[in-house]
Amino acid sequence: MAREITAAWQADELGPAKVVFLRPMPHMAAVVVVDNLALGPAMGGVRWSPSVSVSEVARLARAMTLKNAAAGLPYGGGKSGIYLPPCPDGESRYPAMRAFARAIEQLTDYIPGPDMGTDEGCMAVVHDEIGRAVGLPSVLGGIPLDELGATGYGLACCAEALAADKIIELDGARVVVQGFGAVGTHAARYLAERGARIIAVSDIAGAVHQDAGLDVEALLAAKRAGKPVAAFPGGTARDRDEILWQKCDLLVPAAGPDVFTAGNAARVRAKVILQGANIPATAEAEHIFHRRGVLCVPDILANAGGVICAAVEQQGGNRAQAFAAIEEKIRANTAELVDRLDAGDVPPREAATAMAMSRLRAAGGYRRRF
Ligand SMILES: NC(=O)c1ccc[n+]([C@@H]2O[C@H](COP(=O)([O-])OP(=O)(O)OC[C@H]3O[C@@H](n4cnc5c(N)ncnc54)[C@H](O)[C@@H]3O)[C@@H](O)[C@H]2O)c1
Repeated sequence: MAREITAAWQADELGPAKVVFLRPMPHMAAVVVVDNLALGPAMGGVRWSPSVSVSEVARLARAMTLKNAAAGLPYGGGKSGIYLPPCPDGESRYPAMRAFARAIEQLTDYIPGPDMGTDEGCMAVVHDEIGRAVGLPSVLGGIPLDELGATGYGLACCAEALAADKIIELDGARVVVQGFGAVGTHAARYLAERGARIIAVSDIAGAVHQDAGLDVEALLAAKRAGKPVAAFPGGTARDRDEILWQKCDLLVPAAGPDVFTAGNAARVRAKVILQGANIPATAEAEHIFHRRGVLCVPDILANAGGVICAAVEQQGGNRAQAFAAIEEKIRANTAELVDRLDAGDVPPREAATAMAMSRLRAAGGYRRRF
């Protein structure tokens, strides 16, 4: 890991403020990146994966700095990674999560939340240990953002704002969703509720396609019964990554990072990409999309629903307030992005980053340390 720090990324004017390596238990390594604290304590998820790297955590922490700023939240950006094999059974993760919580107890400027491989239950045990975590189960006063689909709802609000600006027609829009977890399932559900046709969906094991539109509720029921999407009888099974190159109006990557690269971005035949996942495309891929006229709404705007929900929870708000805040902030930010793109030939990432940076600089002006 140490070798990668010097090789893969460098500090810049924004951060990181801290990179902390932890060994919470024997055979368990973790890293926390507190990227920037100009707006407040760093809020960001805990990613549990055997393949997460320090540079990935650092890039995700930066994405959180920009995302929280773009959403107008009083939080800085951070992220953490736990290097362990996947642990599918919820409660069997809890001893490791408790050890992780104790290891970050003194890192009081980092507020953990759920991310890939962790969930509300994991955050409940972290909160039990150190009194600090967001994305808690409702029984503890939390707003269960994954269960309710806060991020998927935000993606649908983003699509609605694009439809209001006549960039897409949502009614009958052909939608492809990569990844059918907390983000992908709810994105599919909320988009289908708005008249879109979900024509293809994938999970780690495969994909399913149905040109007339998949029955999303039936697909969700099959998922709840433990079935992979490729086994869904209401469509045709496809190779997992084949659906990424499917012609469609909206493509929602909602799985891992760096799916789209310089090597494959030209194969995408979507009109619009909504980044449900964090950093699903490399910078080169995003430039290719821009050159080809594919509008790619960056993660820091499109998938902010989860952290907006977490922020409302942290401030004692309820579910209705969280969903109202998601709708208001994501629709306004999407409209501002479109205005900025109309005003000049800048790539969407640049425009979205400029929106976040203006808020970060304004906040930094009030802080002694920035
Ligand atoms: N949960 C949130 O609220 C939230 C908020 C913002 C961003 N994100 C980002 O969204 C992404 C997904 O998060 P999640 O919470 O839905 O995770 P999750 O673990 O609930 O679901 C991930 C899904 O992706 C599938 N998957 C994994 N690799 C795949 C591949 N190569 N091809 C197709 N499917 C694949 C898995 O089978 C699973 O269905 C991550 O990048 C995460 O950082 C999540």
